[in-house]
Amino acid sequence: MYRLTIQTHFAAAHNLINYQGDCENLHGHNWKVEVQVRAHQLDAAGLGIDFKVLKKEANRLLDELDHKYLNDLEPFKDISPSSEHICRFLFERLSARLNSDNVQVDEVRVWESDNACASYRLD
Ligand SMILES: Nc1nc2c(c(=O)[nH]1)N=C([C@H](O)[C@H](O)COP(=O)(O)OP(=O)(O)OP(=O)(O)O)CN2
Ligand SMILES: [Zn+2]
Repeated sequence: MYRLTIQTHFAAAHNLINYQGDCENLHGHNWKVEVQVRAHQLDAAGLGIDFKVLKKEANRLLDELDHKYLNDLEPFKDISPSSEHICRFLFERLSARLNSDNVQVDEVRVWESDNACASYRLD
């Protein structure tokens, strides 16, 4: 089994809901996103899946969030746009796009700052 990871990023505004503290107020982050996949077999070029494909699919999805107010977007209409909910949303959407017999999305990590990260995976 091979594990491959790409990093990308997006910038957006949000405010946590049902939260008491300064994060209930409008503010923004430059989120770093890590997408990790498992690959069972390698192709003739020795790749589980091309990093370019992973980055392209991740960035296509992140374009929906980039420079947006997350609370206004459909996935976060009824749930707080916390890093936990963001990484679960990304995991589910990327799994639908990328999963195949050979490749499965393993984990998505979302870094809200240099020292705070949430991740989501199926156990
Ligand atoms: N488990 C989570 N905790 C918090 C989340 C989250 O998504 N999951 N989000 C926030 C807020 O978004 C907030 O913007 C982050 O606050 P904080 O960690 O305090 O960020 P700072 O940059 O202010 O960190 P300092 O190290 O204190 O400067 C809060 N919690
Ligand atoms: Zn925040």
